[in-house]
Amino acid sequence: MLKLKLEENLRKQKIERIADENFLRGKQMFVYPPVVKPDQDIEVFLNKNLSTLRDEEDILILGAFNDWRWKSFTIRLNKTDLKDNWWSCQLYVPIEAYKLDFVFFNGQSVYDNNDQKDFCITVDGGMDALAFEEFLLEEKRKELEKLAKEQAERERQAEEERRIEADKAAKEEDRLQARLEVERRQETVLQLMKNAVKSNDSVWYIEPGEFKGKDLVRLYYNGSSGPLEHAKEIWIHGGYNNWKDGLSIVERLVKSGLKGGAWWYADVVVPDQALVLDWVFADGPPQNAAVYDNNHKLDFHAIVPLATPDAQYWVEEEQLIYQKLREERKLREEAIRVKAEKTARMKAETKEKTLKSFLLSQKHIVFTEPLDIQAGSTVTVFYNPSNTNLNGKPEVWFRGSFNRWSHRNGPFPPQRMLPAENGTHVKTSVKVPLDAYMMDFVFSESENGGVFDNKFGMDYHIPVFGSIVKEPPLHIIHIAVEMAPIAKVGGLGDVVTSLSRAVQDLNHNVDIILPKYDCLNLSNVKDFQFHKSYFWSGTEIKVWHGKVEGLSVYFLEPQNGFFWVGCVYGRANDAERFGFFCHAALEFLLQNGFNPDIIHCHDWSSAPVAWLFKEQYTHYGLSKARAVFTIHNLEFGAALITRAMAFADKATTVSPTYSREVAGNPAIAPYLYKFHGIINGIDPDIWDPYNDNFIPVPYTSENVVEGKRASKEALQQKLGLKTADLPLVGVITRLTHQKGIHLIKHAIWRTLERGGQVVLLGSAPDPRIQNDFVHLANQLHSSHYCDRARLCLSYDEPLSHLIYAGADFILVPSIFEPCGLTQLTAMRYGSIPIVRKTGGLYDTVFDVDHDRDRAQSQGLEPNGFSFDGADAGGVDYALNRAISAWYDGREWFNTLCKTVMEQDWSWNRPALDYLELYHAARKLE
Ligand SMILES: Nc1ncnc2c1ncn2[C@@H]1O[C@H](COP(=O)(O)OP(=O)(O)O[C@H]2O[C@H](CO)[C@@H](O)[C@H](O)[C@H]2O)[C@@H](O)[C@H]1O
Repeated sequence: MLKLKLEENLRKQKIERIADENFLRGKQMFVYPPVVKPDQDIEVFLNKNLSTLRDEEDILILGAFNDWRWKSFTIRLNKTDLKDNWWSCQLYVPIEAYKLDFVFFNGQSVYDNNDQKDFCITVDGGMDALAFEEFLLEEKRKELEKLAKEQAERERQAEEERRIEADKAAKEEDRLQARLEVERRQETVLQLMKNAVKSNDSVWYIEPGEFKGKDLVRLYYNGSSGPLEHAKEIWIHGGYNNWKDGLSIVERLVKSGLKGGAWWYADVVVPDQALVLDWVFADGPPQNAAVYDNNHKLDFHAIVPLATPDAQYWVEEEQLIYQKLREERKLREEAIRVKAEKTARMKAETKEKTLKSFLLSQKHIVFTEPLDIQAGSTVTVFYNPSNTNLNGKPEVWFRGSFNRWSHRNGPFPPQRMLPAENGTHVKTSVKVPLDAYMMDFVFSESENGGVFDNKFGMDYHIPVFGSIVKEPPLHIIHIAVEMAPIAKVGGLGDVVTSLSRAVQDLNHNVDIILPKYDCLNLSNVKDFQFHKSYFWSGTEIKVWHGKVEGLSVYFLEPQNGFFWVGCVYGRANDAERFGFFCHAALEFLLQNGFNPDIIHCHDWSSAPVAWLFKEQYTHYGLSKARAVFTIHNLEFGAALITRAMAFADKATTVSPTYSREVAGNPAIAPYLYKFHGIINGIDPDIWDPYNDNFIPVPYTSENVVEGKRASKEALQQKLGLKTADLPLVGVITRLTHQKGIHLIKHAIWRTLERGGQVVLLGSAPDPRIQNDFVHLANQLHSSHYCDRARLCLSYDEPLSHLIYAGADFILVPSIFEPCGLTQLTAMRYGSIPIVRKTGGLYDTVFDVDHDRDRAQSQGLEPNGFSFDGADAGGVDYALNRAISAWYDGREWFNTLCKTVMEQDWSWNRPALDYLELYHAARKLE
């Protein structure tokens, strides 16, 4: 007690001394204790006489910590008993504080803010500003985590409510169905009872004549009255109440010796609840009888004379039916749920595996440890200059930042990289902040720069997981004339849809602008509705909006009838029609205040977008946007493509090899600096043998053999081919020169010679080629090959699914192929591609005999058969090896099917490349 008092006095004396000193020096404020530490109570003193608040009645302190960012406070000061009019208040300094900032005021609008500088006191021995920054981020992360949990809980509850509602509706539906079913049964039994008799004297009778449920009766049958006249044995197969429980009475009859030996009998217990007995006679027990007497297909029915029709019976019956329906529904829903979960899991696993292998695939140049970068962690970056333009430089400097160079801390200071233990790479470590979603970096030869390795202008970017900040979405608008499945002519339509879906899946915003053809398949458009009308070039253009495969699509319908011609392509004025569409689309964007980051156009048909945009629209609104142009096929519209190449900010084609093949083309050569080959992917949901309504048995790589066998049989049956286990070669293609028509024809004959089956699905825009194939089809279908060859010369999406699944091989002998999607789809369905080594076919198919190393360098196993040359010998070389492999090593072949199914040819990887390209385009002036 005494000690406390002493301490209190000591404190008082110290404060008095400090107050005096301050007053003498004219300083109006001090704190006690003078050295402020975190997690401590302090007292703040203000001398009213020295303050601008000298005439005010009330004095309050208004402050916060750490540059006004942490725990603000307002506290009233009280007059102390110190001399010279000192006022004070107590204040707690939190543990996170490195600085205290405050002003005084009168509770209203008169302030003492230290001559506008605010008061500021440093807190000693705690966090520094940087550590506090980290702390704040960590707090935000916790907050987000909490919010995410709450959100998940809300969603769970909503889902639960939805489930309860759905369950209620399902129960009602089942109840109704049970009632209808029981009414139907009641009706039939009543009808049977009405018609049933006690006996049919010359054929059968029952003793005793009066009986009821549970009684033992003897049923007599005149064996010579019907088809069992010569039977050695006679059996009764019976049930009750119109076979309600199926077969429930089975007895062997014995000869009675009565009436000349024609009569047989069996003792039967009448089932409880039976109103009517139903039966037939046969010459053996069930499953072992050949001859039946089923009363001319009506069966025999006998009334149960003493049965008391019980109202309760039908009530119970209805309940039983209801329970059965519920049970069936539960099983069905459970199966759907399990399947959906498995689908989602497989998809996520594939995605993760692909990202990992992508990160590892750059290992000879750059990689990180750990491979998955987590926000808030420290990573080591390894770099091998001997594989880049920094080869031989004495030093390598690492320069980088986060969030596509937009991080609040700016780029970090260049770091000199040090030799790594592995002897090839140099390394450095980087602290990744909690608010980073992407790590960006380049390498240079010296601290000040000099020669850079910036990945050919794209910079290196590695995604960071667990960031508390989300990547801001890009807005991408595709202007295109094809879109699967509503207006698909070829692969371009597939790519517009599937690339958009993949980019949207990465949390970006995508819209598509498409002509509103009169031949659109509108059944695949959800929420289709009129959006608005606008005028351009003297024409009214109606705009419709709807969702296709989850994508937002605007349909333009110019009232000049340009797209009321029953087809996508094939009119003499196609270029004029699509040119009009491109211009109208840009006008639509402008008039409606769209401000996209990227406008993406495709092939000659929407090529005009590139120059119309650059010449006419970048200056009026739309200035943020960059134009990206993708070539799916250089064969058509060379002039338009050349012009678009000149104007586009970035251009791509659909595989690296094709990009090299066309590099010398005059349309491309001048623009190689902005031209990139990015391989196409396929949509893993649209093409998914585990969830495909067009094939009989769902399958994954685990049951590929069983799944494909079922599909092959279904395909053979559907097309009237011999149902047999033969090697089946499928071809799915537009029949044009590009696709190697002479090679396809040759391969058909060769496959048949080798005992295989061939299914071709294709249609030719050129009537001469179509006729040629009709002729070939007639020839084949009327030859001895008719049960092994089928040419379907039409466009048929459902059939294409069954062929991808049912074929062993998919043949793609294209003369040139920018990418090719059919070989990718084939692999998704476990079919082995046989391809000509060109364009994207070369990039995606690795020959089992020749390309092991090339495959391995991409982290893949070989996956098919390929050939050079464009003659019969070439195709034979690949086809013969493929068919022989099938005949000679089914085990090996089945493993190959499994391998190709497990390869990821979706957009998981290429969509990232497109995003890099979009970002690179945005960086351009
Ligand atoms: N008769 C028929 N019935 C049903 N479906 C049929 C069919 N004929 C073809 N298909 C389907 O149409 C698509 C064709 O795609 P491709 O990539 O093979 O060729 P296409 O030459 O049209 O595309 C161009 O653009 C794409 C996309 O960039 C490039 O991959 C390609 O190399 C380039 O020539 C596939 O989805 C296929 O299943």
